[in-house]
Amino acid sequence: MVNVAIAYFSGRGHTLRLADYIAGALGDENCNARLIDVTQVTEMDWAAMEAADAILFGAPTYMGSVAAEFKMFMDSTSGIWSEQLWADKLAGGFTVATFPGGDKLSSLMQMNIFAAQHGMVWVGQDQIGAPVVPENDGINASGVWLGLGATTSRDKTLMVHQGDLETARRFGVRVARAARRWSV
Ligand SMILES: Cc1cc2nc3c(=O)[nH]c(=O)nc-3n(C[C@H](O)[C@H](O)[C@H](O)COP(=O)(O)O)c2cc1C
Repeated sequence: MVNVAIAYFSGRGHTLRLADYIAGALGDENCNARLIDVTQVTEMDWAAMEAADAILFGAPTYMGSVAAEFKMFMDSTSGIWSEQLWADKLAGGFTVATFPGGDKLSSLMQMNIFAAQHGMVWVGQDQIGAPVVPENDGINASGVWLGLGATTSRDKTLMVHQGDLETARRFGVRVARAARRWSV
C-alpha cells in the first residue's frame, strides 16, 4: 500500500481543512495518509516521513511566503537533506490565502525548491478551471498549477471555497495515482 505523509502548519484551521480533504481522497484511493502538524513532530512522524512514498507540504501564505512555523520545519530538515533521506520520494504542495492571487504561488515555489533540495520528484496540479472547461466551475479557481492554491471562504463552516475543497480532493486523487505509478 502507498504511504503518504502530509506535513502541514495551520494557524486557524484553513490549511488543515485542505489537508483533511487531501487525506480523505487518499484514503478513498486505498492509500495510507498520515497528517503531521509540523509544530509538534514526533519521532514516529519523522520515521513515517522517512518511510513514506510521498510527502505533501501544506502551509498558509503569510506575508507572501510560507508561514514562519512551516519555514522552521523546513530548516529543521537540513540533517535529512545532508543524507538525502527523502531523495526520489514524490512531493507536492498546497497553500491557502485570503486573496485569489494572494502571492500563494510564492509559497508553492518555496515548497517546490525545498523538495528539489531534498532530491524529491514534484507532482503539480492537473485541473483546468471554468474559463476553459465550463463544467469545472470553481475548480482550480486561482489558476495555479505548481500545486494546490486555495482561497479562504467567508463561510466558516467551509473555511475554504467549495470549489477549492473539491480541487483538494482531486489533488489527493492525483497524488495517489502518481504514487502508485511511481512505486511500480
Ligand atoms: C500574518 C498573516 C499574513 C498573511 N498574509 C497573507 C498574504 O500575503 N496573502 C493573502 O492572500 N493572505 C494572507 N493572509 C491570510 C491567510 O493566508 C489566510 O487567513 C489563511 O486562510 C490562513 O490559513 P490557516 O488558517 O491555515 O493559518 C495572512 C494572514 C496572516 C495571519
